[in-house]
This record gives sequence, C-alpha cells and structure tokens, in this order.
Amino acid sequence: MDFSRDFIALACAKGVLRFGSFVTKAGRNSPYFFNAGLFDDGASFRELCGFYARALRAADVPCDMLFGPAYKGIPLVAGVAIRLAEDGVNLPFAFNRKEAKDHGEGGTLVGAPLDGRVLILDDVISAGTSVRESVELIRAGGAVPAGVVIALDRMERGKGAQSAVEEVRASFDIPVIAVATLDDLIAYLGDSPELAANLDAVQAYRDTYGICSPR
Ligand SMILES: O=P(O)(O)OC[C@H]1O[C@H](OP(=O)(O)OP(=O)(O)O)[C@H](O)[C@@H]1O
Ligand SMILES: O=C(O)c1cc(=O)[nH]c(=O)[nH]1
Repeated sequence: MDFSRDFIALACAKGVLRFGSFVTKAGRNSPYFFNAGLFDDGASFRELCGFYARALRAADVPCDMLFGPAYKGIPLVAGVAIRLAEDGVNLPFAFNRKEAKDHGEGGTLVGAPLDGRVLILDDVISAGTSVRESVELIRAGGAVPAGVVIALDRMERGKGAQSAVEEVRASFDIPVIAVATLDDLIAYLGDSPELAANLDAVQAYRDTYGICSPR
C-alpha cells in the first residue's frame, strides 16, 4: 500500500520495530521484532490507528462492527473506531477479556453485542491462535467474521508451506489485510543507511522461514 513505507518508518523511529535477537511465539530466533506495545504515547498511537483506518478504507471490506482480541487488540479497536468515526464511519466495537469476570456484568465480552459482519483488529499474526479464538467467539455470539487487519505481515510459514496469514485466509475464507509486510521492511532497510546493516540477517531469516525467496 502506498503508506506502508511511512508506517515502517514510524515503527522504526519509535523503536517498535527492533533489530537484534528475539524469540518469536513459534520459537524461531528472529533478527527483528515488532512490539506494538511500544506505540506508547498519544501522538504515535493515534498515527498507528490512522494507518489501520487507511488500510481498512483501501481494502474496502464490508463490515458492521470491529473486534479487538485481548490484550493488544483492546486499545487498537477503540483507537481505530475513533479514527473511523472522525472520518464519518461510526462503527460499534467490542473486545474480550482473557479471564472471565465472575461478578458485576460478568463474562468475557466487553462493548457492543457481537452482530453482523465483524472485522478483527490485531497487531500481528504469528501462528494464528489469537485469530482462531476470535473467530470462535464471534461465531459463538451468532455473528460472522468479516476479515482481519494487522499491522505487520511477517510473511513466514505457519504450520505448513503457506504463511500463517494465508492459512487464516484459507481456513476462514476471509481477507487478511496488513498495513505493511516483510517485503516493505526489507525495501526500507535497503534504502536506510543507518539500518542497512540489518538487511543480511533479515534476508537470511526470510530464506529460512519465509514463504518466498525473491532474492
Ligand atoms: O497468531 P498468534 O500465534 O496468536 O500470535 C499473535 C498474537 O500474539 C500476541 O498476543 P498475545 O496473546 O501473546 O498477548 P497480548 O496481546 O496480551 O500481548 C499478539 O498481540 C497477537 O494477538
Ligand atoms: O511471532 C511473534 O511472536 C511475534 C513477532 C513479532 O514481530 N511481534 C510480536 O508481537 N510477536
């Protein structure tokens, strides 16, 4: 997307995208990591939500409401709903608790009742567990998953030869939209003198775990 590079630049400038040695949820040793929790001030978080809103508009996926899986999806879904409302699209939103509340209103769902076509907003898809759980919650509530929007598609293999993102698309027959992809990150590293030293390690990682090897 034409704004993917701006998003990568923001993530690098904020230290949300870091380079070094990190272990992913899948147990892979990755030379880069995207920690969305580091969009930790009002201005950068507002920008992040603006990128989601732009990706959503560009993809034009029909939906009736938004859902954010706990925990990182929670501020995200609220922030993106605000950005969309500012642009004249006022959508209901909901999120879940990781542990059910046993007093007061109780339960695991907070916000608007699940209804109609529900778009899931999360930061990354790693093995797809969080999206699968969200789809189960949405269906159990009598609604229909409409798609997923994430910040970064790491373009790496899931359980089989497909990427985890492709597995989610195929299993649930829904679109998965990413603000930026590993390809965008690699292009950015190549053009960025202060970060270009990380390029070889990132490309080697893609050669090992990636879904394509365009070199
Ligand atoms: O595709 P997956 O294998 O599920 O990995 C991606 C999920 O992992 C992280 O959430 P996590 O549940 O670790 O916790 P957090 O949101 O509470 O940080 C991330 O925010 C995604 O929701
Ligand atoms: O695969 C993961 O666990 C993972 C990778 C990444 O870049 N960011 C993240 O939050 N999780």
